[in-house]
Amino acid sequence: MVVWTVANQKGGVGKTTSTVTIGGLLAQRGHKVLLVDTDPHASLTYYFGIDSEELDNSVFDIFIQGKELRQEQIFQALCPSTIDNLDILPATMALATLDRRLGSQGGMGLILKNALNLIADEYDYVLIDCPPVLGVLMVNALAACDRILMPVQTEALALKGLDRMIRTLQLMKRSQQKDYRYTIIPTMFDKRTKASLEAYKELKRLYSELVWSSVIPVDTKFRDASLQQLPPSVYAPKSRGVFSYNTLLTYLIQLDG
Ligand SMILES: Nc1ncnc2c1ncn2[C@@H]1O[C@H](COP(=O)(O)OP(=O)(O)OP(=O)(O)O)[C@@H](O)[C@H]1O
Repeated sequence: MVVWTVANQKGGVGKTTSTVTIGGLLAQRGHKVLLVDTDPHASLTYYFGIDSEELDNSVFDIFIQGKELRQEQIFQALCPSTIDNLDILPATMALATLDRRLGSQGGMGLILKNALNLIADEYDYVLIDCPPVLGVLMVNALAACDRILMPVQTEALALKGLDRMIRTLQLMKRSQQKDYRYTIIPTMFDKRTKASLEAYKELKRLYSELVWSSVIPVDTKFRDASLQQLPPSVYAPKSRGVFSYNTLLTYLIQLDG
């Protein structure tokens, strides 16, 4: 099982879109895929038409169970999506209270990693959609993954958010003793604008080979797909945005298997 966490401390950069699109593509390639929503805003959960306020079990219960967690409790929280091979571990707003509840307890950073280990035989790939805030949830999502996928909107302000995220990883590397591997994904690239071109050049200058060598273009089909509650790869398989994510996915599989 390969685990990828999609993270950036800036909001609106394409985290949920990347999670859903890559997840959809993997499922369509025949892999068993789990998408985990760790954002209290539950955007990924709502993306698939799951009403997070109606849920009896969710990621929240997994964190509350902590060390006592059993495999069947995870199965109870899983929701199938409308797509074959694609399941969702949904979020609820209660996740926003976790920092207060768990913040000071030892070992709380490995709850999600341990939970995924319990279901490692069930899935080929797990993608974790992270909140844009550094807290218990992000620490867990980072600890659980083999690679961090960092979508960055190709505009000047977004690069500042990336800088914050990378400094966070450097701090965590020391406290968690984990060498995080990450790939920066330039998103919402608009080749007609100077802002996009400049931002891409700056990304390459600052982070060189850590930046994926291509870009995800601006594509209105992503918004349309979310309105239809379908992964873009299902809603608009021939769109240029999906084409780019497919190329990215092939590259990531080469890196991590
Ligand atoms: N390549 C793209 N082209 C056009 N629109 C896009 C693209 N990627 C994402 N979007 C749109 O931008 C908006 C923000 O994207 P998304 O929700 O994926 O960001 P996010 O980083 O998950 O945000 P948050 O931190 O608030 O959860 C959405 O409306 C989405 O449809």
